[in-house]
Amino acid sequence: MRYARLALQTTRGDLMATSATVITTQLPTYRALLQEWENKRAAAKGFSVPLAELEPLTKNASKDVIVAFRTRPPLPNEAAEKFRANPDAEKASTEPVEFCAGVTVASAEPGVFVAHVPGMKWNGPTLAHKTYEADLAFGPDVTNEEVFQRTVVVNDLLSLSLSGGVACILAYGQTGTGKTFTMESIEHRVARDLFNTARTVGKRFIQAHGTDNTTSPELETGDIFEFRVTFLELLGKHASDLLAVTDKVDEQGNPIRTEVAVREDAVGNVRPGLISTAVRTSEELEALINRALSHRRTTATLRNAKSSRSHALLTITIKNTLLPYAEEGQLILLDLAGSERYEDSKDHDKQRMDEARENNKSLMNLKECVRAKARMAAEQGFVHIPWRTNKLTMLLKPIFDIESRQPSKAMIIAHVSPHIQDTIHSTNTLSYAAPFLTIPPKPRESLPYDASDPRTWDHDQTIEWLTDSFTQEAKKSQVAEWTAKARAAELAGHTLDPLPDDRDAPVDIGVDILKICPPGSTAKNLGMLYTPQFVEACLVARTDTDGDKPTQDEFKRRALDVIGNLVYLILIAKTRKRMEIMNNRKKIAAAKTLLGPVWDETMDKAAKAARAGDGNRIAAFAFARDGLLAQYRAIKAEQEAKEKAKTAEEEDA
Ligand SMILES: Nc1ncnc2c1ncn2[C@@H]1O[C@H](COP(=O)(O)OP(=O)(O)OP(=O)(O)O)[C@@H](O)[C@H]1O
Repeated sequence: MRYARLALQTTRGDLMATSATVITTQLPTYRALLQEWENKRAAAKGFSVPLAELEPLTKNASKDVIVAFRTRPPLPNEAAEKFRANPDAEKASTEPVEFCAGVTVASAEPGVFVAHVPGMKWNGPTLAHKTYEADLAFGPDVTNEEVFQRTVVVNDLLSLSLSGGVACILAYGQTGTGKTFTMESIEHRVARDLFNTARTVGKRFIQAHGTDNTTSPELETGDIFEFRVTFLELLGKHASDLLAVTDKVDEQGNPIRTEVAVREDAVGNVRPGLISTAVRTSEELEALINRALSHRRTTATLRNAKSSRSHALLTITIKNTLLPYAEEGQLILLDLAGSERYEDSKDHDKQRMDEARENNKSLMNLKECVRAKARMAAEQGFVHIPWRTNKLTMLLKPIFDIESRQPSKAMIIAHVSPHIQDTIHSTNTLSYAAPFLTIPPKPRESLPYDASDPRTWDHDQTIEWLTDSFTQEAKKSQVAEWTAKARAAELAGHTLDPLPDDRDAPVDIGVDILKICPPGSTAKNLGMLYTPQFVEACLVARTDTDGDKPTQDEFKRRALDVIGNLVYLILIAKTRKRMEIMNNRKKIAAAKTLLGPVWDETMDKAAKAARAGDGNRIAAFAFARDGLLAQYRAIKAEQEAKEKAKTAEEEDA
């Protein structure tokens, strides 16, 4: 039976051959093939947790990159418009124009999208079915509210940015698939929730800090955060400020905006000179978003009458006024330009084609960076992230820079069209985002103790380091206090007795270290806390509950110094490890080339032996590798000695 034949493997050649014209004229056949596939399909399960029972931070808590797929319902008359856009098809068919699905999805977590790929073989149309997995799958009936709850709320992204972290949501997909629909809704929902969440977090923070809140009404209401907003548009290579007012327009009536430079400054920050507006309420943020969105440059393309050809980056920077030294949190909402194919942009003018080319370059680079970030979190190793290659990824430095000490999470929502005519785009989009899906890291065996690497310290070693650090801080305060008194005394014509130089004298550190680092906790766990969380833990662990000696501010400074030093040590250790890995990789590559098949044979043997026995696999591999590297060094030394002898002989001759 002709309809029963399904093409299991569809090559790119097949796809290209199956033009929109062919698909449209063969719709009844494709619909029948699809029906046949649906009849055989097992019933799909939906979300395991209903919307009303969702709680923050469940499954994806340990993931740095979360992938979601979304498709929208077909729009009224859209199928007919797609058909009409294709005059050949219109002539060739007498069928009424009806929608035919290009993707099938059961909304779930984790979820699966099946793309139906139409093809054409010598004996008729074929339909292949490609499966793509994501952390979250949203079908056409899922509302924007549910998307917000299952992405932003469940992953606690607002709290992350209120705690000094960086949360980033990116909408990716073909033009007209619903990116702006999703992002604008998220932007407005963020505007609605951010200030309430901030007040709740603020009140909790004040409670933990025991701040005297009678002095300031802001503190009473939990208003301890300052919010600033910027809105940048990246069109091709050109960045501009969506909040800057301009009355100049080009020939097509598009506003001409002053270009904003995107580059790293002397200290490594990427801070384009944008207008940064302070906002204090949902209404102010809402108004600002509306203003910027109305400025967003939009021009008609083949696909969507109001298509946006630019990336739009809304950044909300959040400062905790009670912790002026801590990093500022960031919430980045990025509506990416439509991922147009060359075929779709070639009817445009040169400027538009250049923009499309530039957009594609930036999207490819973004893919490399997100993939590397996802791999790094999953493998807990070192992976190079090429974020400096492109303006778009430079703007996302806080989430890609591995030397940044801010925790970060990226949520990518990939959008696909529901129509079979767009399947080629949909498979591009789904295969762009699917590799970001990683399995959360497995707990690893603990590393051997290294005094300079806090990640290797056990509980006792961490307690010892914390006690020592707080003691140093207390002594620093004593010296500072004495210096201030000595200066005052000098002004008054006295001389103060020198501070006794007793380095080992006990000092009251004013904090119960075991409360900061309870049994089971180690320096590695503390290093993963956000700075405000660590300070909060220290304040809870204060032994001087009146908080007058040292003062609250002085105590917070000490806590900040301690966590700063700990994170610095971790950063240095990571950098050292990275250099070691890079050097080792180079050495291993050279050894592999020199030893040829011996390398693989020896490593295979080690793997088999490790599988057969119950020894430590990593140690067995390391042992085999070190043996091979020793062989490599011996051969190299022998080669060098021979070379030297030969040169000496030649010189003698
Ligand atoms: N989930 C949805 N439910 C109903 N309508 C939707 C949905 N998603 C998108 N739409 C509608 O589809 C159309 C295209 O959506 P949108 O403009 O958001 O696409 P886009 O991907 O941002 O396109 P572009 O890249 O061209 O900006 C709009 O009319 C929008 O209202």
